[in-house]
This record gives sequence, structure tokens and C-alpha cells, in this order.
Amino acid sequence: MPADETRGTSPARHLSPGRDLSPAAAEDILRVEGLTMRFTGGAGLFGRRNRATVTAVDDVDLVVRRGETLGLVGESGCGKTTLGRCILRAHKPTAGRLVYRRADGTEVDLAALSRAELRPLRTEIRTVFQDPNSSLNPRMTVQQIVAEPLIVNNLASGSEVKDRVGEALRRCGLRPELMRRYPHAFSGGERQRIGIARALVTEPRLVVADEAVSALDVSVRSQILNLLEDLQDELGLTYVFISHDLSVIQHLCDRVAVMYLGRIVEEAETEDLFERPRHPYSEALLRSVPRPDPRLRRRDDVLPAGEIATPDQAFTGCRFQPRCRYAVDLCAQVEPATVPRCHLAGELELDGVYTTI
Ligand SMILES: Nc1ncnc2c1ncn2[C@@H]1O[C@H](COP(=O)(O)OP(=O)(O)OP(=O)(O)O)[C@@H](O)[C@H]1O
Repeated sequence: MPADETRGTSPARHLSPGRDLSPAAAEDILRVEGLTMRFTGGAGLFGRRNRATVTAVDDVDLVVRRGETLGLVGESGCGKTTLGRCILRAHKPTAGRLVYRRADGTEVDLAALSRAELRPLRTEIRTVFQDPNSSLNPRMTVQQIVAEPLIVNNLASGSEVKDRVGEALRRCGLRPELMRRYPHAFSGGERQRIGIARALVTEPRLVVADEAVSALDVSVRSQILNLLEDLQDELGLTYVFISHDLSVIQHLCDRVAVMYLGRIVEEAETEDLFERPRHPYSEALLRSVPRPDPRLRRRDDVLPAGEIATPDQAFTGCRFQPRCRYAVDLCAQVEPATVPRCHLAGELELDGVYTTI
């Protein structure tokens, strides 16, 4: 594979020895089936006077395999966060199932559970927030912040709490002696480590990380990504990693699902997606990554112009069709029913990011 001069990332994760994530070896930890999340907003949404309905996630099917990192990518507003929040059951989906397989092999539909029924599962499925500055309560010590999920969920008491907090901090590369300090005493990267310790202290199995490194400086970002990788290897974690940053996705993820206006339009192994995308939107997304070397820049390295639909719109045909350089008449009439959601998927020879001019 030719080196990608634009990135300088370490070798792709799915090539790491000892991580057999092939469909035959890996079992599902989560199956998302026909998931739909519709918001009925107040007046003024999208400038309308009537109450607008936004279908942020629209009939999504997705499988998350145990031990993998599944990336969710797409432009702002495509529904990534909403899908992540449905998995965390911060939103109750409008329709569909979220079939989660517990450690003992039993399956449970998260979408159908009541608040009380969800409680024990909240320790198994955790999140890492985007912005370590706003997600940590400045009036709580690090010990209190990291201990909170243990105490709220009655997982530990007394000295055990302190031990588990210390252990979580140590795993995340922080000195447990500092747990009496407040978040302001730490750097941005250290605060994100505290956020990760808080997510991990309950010993979760599935972690949804939404733009978990986006707020960090580039130098700190790779340290946090390495930490997430190490923790995954150590603890056998499964990640759903939401990001608009394709270089981060390429570095960290085993597989990627590409979202466009509430739909998954393509799902692929990371390497395959970056070398040979099958959906024109994926190609456009990959090409829109800034390339510092002008020799690698293409004149069409931008998402094609065209009417950008909003998720409250009723669609006929392919949702990407108004912006698609390859669209044919059929694309405006019939929406492709299966992923990759493109009528021309078998015919088009699309370019990945490794292609040079
Ligand atoms: N609570 C809400 N009420 C109404 N509409 C919402 C709500 N949350 C999200 N939306 C809408 O749903 C759509 C998808 O939003 P979402 O935040 O999931 O996208 P995203 O891909 O994560 O974007 P970003 O990267 O900007 O966070 C957007 O049109 C958004 O305005």
C-alpha cells in the first residue's frame, strides 16, 4: 500500500496481532435494527413557523462486534451523535431495536427497557464526552468525579471506592495521589484522562466515545488515542467511536459506518473504505480531507456542491443524489434499499485517499 503522505498515522489497528475481528471469530455485542429517532421540535426549527419534525436517525441497521472499534463518520448534522445517544439510551428511540448481548450471552433490547430496567446496564455501556473542560464538574475533586458512577450505581462503598478510583486513574496514566485536586489543576489531556477514568471505573464492556479527542491539541490527541487503544487491548473493550475527523477514524477504527442524513450509506473495514470507497458520498468525504502537500491536492477535492437536504425533508430517491457527481435518473426516483446505498455501487470505480493525481 502506498504511504499516505498527508497523514503520518501509525499502522492501522486492525493489523495488530492478536485481534481477530473477522466475522467468524467475533460475536456481536450490539445489533442495531431498524433504529429511528425522530425529534418534534418547537417553532423556529430550520426557520419554519410550524413544529418541524426531524428524523435524525432513519431506519438504521448496524452490528457492533465485541472487541472492535466501530467508527461513525459523516458531516455535521447527519445523526452520529443521536445514534450514539440512542445506544446509550440517553434518547428513547422512536422505533427499532438495540439488541445488546450481555457477558453471559443473554440478549436484551435496550430500546424497550424502562429506566429502572436500564439501571444495571448503565455500568456496562458508558460514554466518554467530547470536551473535558465542560464535562467535569469544577466544584468536585477528581476523586469525587471518578467515584460518582460507582456510588450512584451502588457498585462500591468505603475504602473500595478509593481503591477503584485509584486503579482507574492509574490505568489512564494519572497519579492516584492527585485525586484530591480539582479539574482546573490539570491540563486538557489530563482532564480527558480523568473523563476516561470516570467511564472505565464501572468496568464497562461497550464505550461510546463522541468526538472524544476533537477538543484536544494535536500532540495530546495521539496520546489519548494511544491510551484508548491500550485500554481496549487490556480490558477487551468495544468502542463505538464517533468523529468527523477521518485521520482519527483511520488510525483507531477497525470498521467504519458512513452516515448521510440519518442513514448509513456505507459500512466497510477501515482499510477498504480508505482505499476503495463504494459510495460516492464516502469518496467525497475522503477527498475533502485537507492535504498539506499541494502535489496531492485535486481540483475536485471538495464535497460537490448542490442542494444540501435537511433531515426533516421527505425524500424520494437517493438522499445524496442532489450533490452526487455520478447521479443518473434512477437516483432521483428510487432510494437504494441496501448498504452501500448507491445504485451504481457495483459499477463505479471510486478513489480512496491513497490515490495521487
Ligand atoms: N434534541 C433535539 N431536538 C431536535 N432536533 C435535534 C435534537 N438533537 C439533534 N437534532 C437534529 O438531528 C439532526 C442530527 O443531529 P446530530 O447531532 O445527531 O448530528 P451529528 O452528525 O452528530 O452532528 P454534529 O457532528 O454537528 O454533532 C440535526 O438536524 C439536529 O439538528
